[in-house]
Amino acid sequence: MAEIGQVRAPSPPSGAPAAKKPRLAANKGPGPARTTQSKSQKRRAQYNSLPELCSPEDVLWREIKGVLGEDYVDAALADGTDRQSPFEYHQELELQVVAACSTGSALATSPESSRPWVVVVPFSLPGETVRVRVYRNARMHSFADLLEVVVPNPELRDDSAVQCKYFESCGGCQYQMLPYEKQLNLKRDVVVKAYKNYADLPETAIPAIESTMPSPKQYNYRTKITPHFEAPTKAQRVDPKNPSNDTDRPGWLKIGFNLVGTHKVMDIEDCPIATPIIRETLPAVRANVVKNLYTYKKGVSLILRDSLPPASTTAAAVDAASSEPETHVCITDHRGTAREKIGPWIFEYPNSSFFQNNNSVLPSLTDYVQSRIFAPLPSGANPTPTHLVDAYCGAGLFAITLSPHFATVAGIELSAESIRAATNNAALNAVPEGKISFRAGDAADIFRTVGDFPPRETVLLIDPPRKGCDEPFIKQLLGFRAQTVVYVSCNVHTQARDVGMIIRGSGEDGKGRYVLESLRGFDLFPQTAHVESVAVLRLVQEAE
Ligand SMILES: C[S@@+](CC[C@H](N)C(=O)[O-])C[C@H]1O[C@@H](n2cnc3c(N)ncnc32)[C@H](O)[C@@H]1O
Repeated sequence: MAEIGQVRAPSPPSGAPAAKKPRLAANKGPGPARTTQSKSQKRRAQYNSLPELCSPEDVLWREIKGVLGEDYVDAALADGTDRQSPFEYHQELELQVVAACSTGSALATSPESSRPWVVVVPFSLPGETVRVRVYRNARMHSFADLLEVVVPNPELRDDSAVQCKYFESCGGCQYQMLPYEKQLNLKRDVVVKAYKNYADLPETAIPAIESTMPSPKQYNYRTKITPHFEAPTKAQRVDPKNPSNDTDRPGWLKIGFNLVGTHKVMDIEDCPIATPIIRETLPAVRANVVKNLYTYKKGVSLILRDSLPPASTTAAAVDAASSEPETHVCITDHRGTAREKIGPWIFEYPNSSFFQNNNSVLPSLTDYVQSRIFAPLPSGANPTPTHLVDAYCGAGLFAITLSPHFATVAGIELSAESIRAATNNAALNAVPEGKISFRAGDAADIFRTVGDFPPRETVLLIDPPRKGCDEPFIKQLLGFRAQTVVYVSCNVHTQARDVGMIIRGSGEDGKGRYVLESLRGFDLFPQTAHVESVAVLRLVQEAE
């Protein structure tokens, strides 16, 4: 068995001359540098190494291997032809789209190519013929801009569904041309592929993956956007055409999101996936940037957050949140406080700290987690859970919404200001005193403080950032042995990796092993390729 945190090296190339294998470094992730390298040596090492495990490049790479075939790719890696693109920079091609990729782009191949090679194309769908222009060549694949959908796939594409004038330029959305049901199906496939590529578990250990939970709102749902802009350069500051009192937006100023496939900002005046109050407020925020443009010394990331109106007291907050119809405001001050209602619950949190960005789907998410925790088990042998540990708890979303179902709840979170918000939210929602406790710290520290929780009656809920859990956390999780582990994740690839480690790491000491009981994607970001994933693991005692 691989040790926790150990990454398996790629399988050896079949039929490859052994002498050429060391050309590639295994994708073990960032480790301590063994020797001092010059910049160019580092660049070369980076060029030759495989992408870091679970990085977006690695997700793409594994799906490219899926299209080309593992043996073919391994042979090319071994004989050094993996960088020999059959295509020139700026070459125009007509291609067949063969697969959707978890990154949101599509994978295409050319029937006329001199050798099998993948071209990564945005905004196109499996079964389509597309005309593209190559802009970069990489290992066994090229990147291209979409010029035209020559033959659309009528079973998937509906261009009349597109609601944003920036679609196909802005890097924010990938799937507006795809009817919603089909978006949900694609996201289910992302979960399937993630567990196939990263869990390192036998097929029998992966349960049937449920259909993706839809978002009630498919546009106007995003409760936070962060458009950004670059500060004027020296030359722009002295440009007589842009005097500092200019109230018109200079042509060079772009306030918005990144152009697809680049780090360049494109100007965005409206964002139809954002909530109505954010869309209404955006023009004023943009005008304010123009007015104060020459005071900015650095680029700025703005924030627009949908919120219930501020309230001066707890009672006023509860009253305001229960008033119908709700009025909303947009909080643009990074140091402000945002408030929102999720079902009957009210949450307040600092504007610049983490909170989920699609309020409409959160009741389905928390209800689902509750229903899975308390689902009757086939054996009926397990006691009903009484204790909840919410690791990576943020402002207390899961700890508080699930608190009525537990006797004792403990939450931990790195951000001290989120913990202050979580403590305040427990009071705001009248969680009985003494039932819930929050502490600021690294998630792994929680196991030191819940030593008196009975593991067989404890649920451990984890919702880490995109990079997933670290080795010390997983080691302690395995030592603690909560009866149920609910793993909520915004990155299904690191989730699959961690779930694989948990399952393989359990069962070695005869104290029971974890089984993956259920797996379901949630659509927190309609129109985009993003999928949130909820995995439920249950500890099965060997005697059962
Ligand atoms: C995806 S958010 C989830 C928050 C919360 N569960 C929610 O749904 O609102 C991940 C949270 O983990 C916190 N975090 C990041 N690294 C951490 C660590 N090593 N230990 C504890 N919390 C951490 C972040 O500050 C962030 O609030």
